[in-house]
Amino acid sequence: MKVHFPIRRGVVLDKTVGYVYAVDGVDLAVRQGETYGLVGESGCGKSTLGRAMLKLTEPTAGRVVFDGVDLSKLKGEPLRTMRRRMQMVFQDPMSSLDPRQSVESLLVEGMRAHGLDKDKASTAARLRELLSAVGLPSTSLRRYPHEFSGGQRQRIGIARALSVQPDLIVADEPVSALDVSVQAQVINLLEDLQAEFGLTYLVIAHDLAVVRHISDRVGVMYLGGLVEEASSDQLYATPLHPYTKALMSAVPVPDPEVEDLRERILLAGDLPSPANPPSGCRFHTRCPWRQETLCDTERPELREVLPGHRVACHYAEDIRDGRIRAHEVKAQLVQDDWDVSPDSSLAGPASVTETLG
Ligand SMILES: Nc1ncnc2c1ncn2[C@@H]1O[C@H](COP(=O)(O)OP(=O)(O)OP(=O)(O)O)[C@@H](O)[C@H]1O
Repeated sequence: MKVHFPIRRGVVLDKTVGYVYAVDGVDLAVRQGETYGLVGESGCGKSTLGRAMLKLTEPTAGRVVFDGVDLSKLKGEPLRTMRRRMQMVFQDPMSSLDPRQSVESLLVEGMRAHGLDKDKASTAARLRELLSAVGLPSTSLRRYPHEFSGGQRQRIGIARALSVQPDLIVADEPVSALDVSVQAQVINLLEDLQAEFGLTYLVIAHDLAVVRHISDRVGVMYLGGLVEEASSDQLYATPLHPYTKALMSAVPVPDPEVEDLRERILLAGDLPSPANPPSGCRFHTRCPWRQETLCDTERPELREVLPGHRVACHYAEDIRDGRIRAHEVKAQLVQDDWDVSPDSSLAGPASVTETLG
């Protein structure tokens, strides 16, 4: 899958002067019934990939195969049916729900579009079912989005996605706009609904803790590419790609004794622009293990390094087995720039290159 957005200039934006390589060669499979977590820094292409999977964004190259059917070959009714089976839950329910529509109207809209509102009695029963499934009172139907709290609004967003009986839900940062106290409730709700309705999830999040909790498998994206993929347990226990290692090492551990002993890998510089990505391995400009020539000339394939564990690094085994050591760079620790937020998000250092051990 590739999604390149043209950068246009000129008085009527008629000249294409370059491209934003938002998704640049990602190959992944989400298995039926699982939760696949997609993580990475802001701007690495997670949302674009999720939208392209649902055909909300047209890919520049590549294809989406859902249940054995190539979506690019579908048109008309078969495409509408496929679309019904794949729904999205958005980050900010306030901006994804039309404030002028009542909850009833928001929920019926999708059902109507797909001919699922057969008669009044069964529609009313279905609405009651949906509200109960997401834990909202039946009195909610006549109310409007602004009358609800953030967590409740996200429940409406989830009910809306469920209203058309999907098989796959792409949840794009489903809890990051919510108070921490409410996040766990919504995550638990998503898990309960998965068990109840046999749903498959692709959950996009920058928060490693959320992804770890909810995912069976995790994919890590960096600058338009997938750099590592493994089962959640495996990835968190044994991250192999230098970028993933750095992300994991930035998550604070509650035990101060363990925290003191931990290796912290700090990355140099900011995320490069996806309009002008580095040559070779996209991560080489920030990688403490980079090696001459190969890393900056050849883009590594995502390859299976351990069973079910794919890594896009030329030197994954050498780094794992300690044959290549991280570059010793003069300590230049700027603590103020080290913005590891308590929610263990991917906020990173601004200008630090050092491996502390
Ligand atoms: N419609 C668009 N036109 C042009 N550029 C876009 C468009 N949508 C996204 N981009 C760019 O593509 C890159 C990837 O964006 P995307 O939103 O997919 O990243 P993300 O990892 O989901 O980040 P975030 O968590 O901040 O949403 C960014 O540089 C973004 O500015």
